[in-house]
Amino acid sequence: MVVPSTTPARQETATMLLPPPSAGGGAIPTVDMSAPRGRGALSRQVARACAEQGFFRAVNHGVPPAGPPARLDAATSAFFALAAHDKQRAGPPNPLGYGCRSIGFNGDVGELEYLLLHANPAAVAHRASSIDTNDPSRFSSVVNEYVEAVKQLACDILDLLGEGLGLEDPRLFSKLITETDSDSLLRINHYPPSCTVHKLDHDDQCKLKGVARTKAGSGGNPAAGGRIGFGEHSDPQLLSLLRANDVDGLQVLLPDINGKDTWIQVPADSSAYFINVGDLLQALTNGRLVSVRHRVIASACRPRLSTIYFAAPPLHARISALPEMVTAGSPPRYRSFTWAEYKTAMYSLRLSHSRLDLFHVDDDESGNGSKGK
Ligand SMILES: C=C1C[C@]23C[C@@]1(O)CC[C@H]2[C@@]12CC[C@H](O)[C@@](C)(C(=O)O1)[C@H]2[C@@H]3C(=O)O
Ligand SMILES: O=C(O)CCC(=O)C(=O)O
Ligand SMILES: [Fe+2]
Repeated sequence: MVVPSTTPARQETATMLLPPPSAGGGAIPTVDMSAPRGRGALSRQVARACAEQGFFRAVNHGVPPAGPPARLDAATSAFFALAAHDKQRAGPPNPLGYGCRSIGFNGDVGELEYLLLHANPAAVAHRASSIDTNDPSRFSSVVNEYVEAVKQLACDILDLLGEGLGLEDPRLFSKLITETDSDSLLRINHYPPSCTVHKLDHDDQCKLKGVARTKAGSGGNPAAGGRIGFGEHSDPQLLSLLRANDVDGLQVLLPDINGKDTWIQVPADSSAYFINVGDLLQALTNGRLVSVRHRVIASACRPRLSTIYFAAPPLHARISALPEMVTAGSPPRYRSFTWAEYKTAMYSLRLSHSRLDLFHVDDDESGNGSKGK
């Protein structure tokens, strides 16, 4: 069984720069998915990382970089290279589609443009006609083959988690995302290089004026002064699988040895998948697994291209703590809700809101007032 997660009162400190992965990776666990020490050890390692950090780097994951990932990168890079008015055909995001700078419906902005797609093939085909007007079926097949590959990896990880947590049905998590009406999403984020922001302004590619900068006292690193590419948040779904090019920017909020929350810079590794626990897994495991807060700070002189698969259940799926996760000493933390109910709440909230708190059994009436709103 994995180490139970505790959530001590946390304070933030400045961003900590970690050595590159080859030098050990610091606080970020690396999991070799080829299971060199056997499946039992692998499942315990995955469960431990998801309980302690809610985040890990998966290597030897079985998705060949030159295959579906390379083909998707080529297709999405070609889209982002189009003129602004051509890209706008696939927008505005409702919430799906092409978006530029604006994130969600409640005033969040970041220094990026993106494509947000429903992962189901029919939805991809529908969207493809406004994304690749020359060859929409080619775009659809590139997206679909990527989704199939990454969904398989998501299922492998969820099954390992089920085993590592000692669930009665270890496949329970993966079954949620293989339902035909699963609500999983694919997001492709394109962060323009910091040093060409003025050129972008001039070209009116995507209005990047009044850029948000990280500030001292708000969890940022005053020394770095980077611009916010994608603001602090947790992912609402079950599990997110992120792959990016070799440009840094992703940071995760993890407690240091004194329990103080610290922004950890995640060194880029284009051959790896970065896996993070979402709010739904935290709720299903009654807080045993933690939904990690993360953000992207834009400071590089090269564009960052990231692709994230958000593994989600069907809208009607009911989320409540699994019986194995509830004990006399660990009573249910969250009230039961459907994914549809959770989505309605999340779309009414700002990006940084700790929305799971709204479903906390003690917090039903009060909401979370203090964070992000
Ligand atoms: C501000 C928002 C954007 C978001 C929906 C929300 O109201 C709050 C959660 C946000 C988030 C974060 C993770 C994913 O990127 C995302 C697609 C998701 O499911 O939740 C985004 C939403 C979005 O961009 O539509
Ligand atoms: O683009 C990235 O690297 C991360 C973005 C992210 O966290 C998200 O889209 O939810
Ligand atoms: Fe995210």
